[in-house]
Amino acid sequence: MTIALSISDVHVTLGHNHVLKGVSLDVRPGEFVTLLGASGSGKSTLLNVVAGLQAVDSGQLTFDGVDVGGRPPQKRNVGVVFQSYALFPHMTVGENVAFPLLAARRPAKERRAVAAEMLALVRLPGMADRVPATLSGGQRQRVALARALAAHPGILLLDEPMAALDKQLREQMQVELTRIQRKVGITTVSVTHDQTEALTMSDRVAIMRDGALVQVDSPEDLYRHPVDAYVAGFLGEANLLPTSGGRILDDPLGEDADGTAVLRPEDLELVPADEACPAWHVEGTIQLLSFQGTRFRLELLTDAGRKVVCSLPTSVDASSLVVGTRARVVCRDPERVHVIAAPPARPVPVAV
Ligand SMILES: Nc1ncnc2c1ncn2[C@@H]1O[C@H](COP(=O)(O)OP(=O)(O)OP(=O)(O)O)[C@@H](O)[C@H]1O
Repeated sequence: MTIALSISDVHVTLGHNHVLKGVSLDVRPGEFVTLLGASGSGKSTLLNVVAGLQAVDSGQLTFDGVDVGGRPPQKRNVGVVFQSYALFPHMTVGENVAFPLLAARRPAKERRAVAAEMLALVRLPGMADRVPATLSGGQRQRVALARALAAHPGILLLDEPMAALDKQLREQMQVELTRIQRKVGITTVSVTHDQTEALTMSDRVAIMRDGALVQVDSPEDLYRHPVDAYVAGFLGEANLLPTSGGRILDDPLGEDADGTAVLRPEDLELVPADEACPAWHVEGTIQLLSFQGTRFRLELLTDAGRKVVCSLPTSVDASSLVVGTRARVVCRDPERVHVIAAPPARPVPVAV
């Protein structure tokens, strides 16, 4: 299998912090991989290592099989887009886009042609003579992307490129960026805090925690088969319940538990109290029922003090779902129940 980017056992220490602890990741040509993790997990540091902006203590980095560890950023053939856009205010949009070619001493005619081509790609044709101050945030972000792509880099790096945009614009830009990335077919590594962004745009998502990669998988595999409770809770909402011998064991200490069932709220449905107990069921007292337009959100508190969240269709008869009364929910499709081998944490007492 060809590998466009290979990161192998990279360690980075900053001050007294061991920020990257042996990170390894292979990215295929044309693949879009997103680094997703909590603040401080090391995402930007890893991106900076690839860009050549951060030296490593040890480890190896190759682009298309060639070791680039010793190369400065300008010799790595990467395009980078930062959250802050970092456009040059005194230059026109066209000059900004063509800047990598100016730095490479390409002739003016070629620079103008590439700027026009890239601005057409990001759907800003005819904007070459404007200055950045006259553009909206979303337009500036497109210019930054056009500039990153102008020198036809081998790898595109995106560091929270949409964090400064409002929600609606961010969603538009996610679609737009995916379109451009697919069209250009460029290998891309992106960093984000935003789960939806990671799930929508990526071929694979790499979950980072405390300087290490916990799981790297397709968005669907991460959602359906998280390796541990951290990943399960990080991507979307998950009910984590102790299991014993293939059923839920709602015991406060979980001492006899042999694993954790990950049950997604949308996979649970109500089950009548008189129905024989299906395997993956759980019972509790209703804490909340809220109408959310297309779904009801139902929250139960189990006898052991665990919160269970269910997302129910609005076709359910909600009249019986009264706060303080009992309800039973089940996941009828065993394929939808993912069991992690380790038992969950003990429940934190919830004020009722
Ligand atoms: N110059 C430095 N000296 C010491 N520690 C540093 C330095 N720069 C970063 N760190 C630490 O390295 C860790 C990783 O930082 P990094 O910016 O890579 O995380 P991140 O996952 O990108 O976070 P965020 O999402 O907040 O940008 C953090 O704990 C940070 O405090």
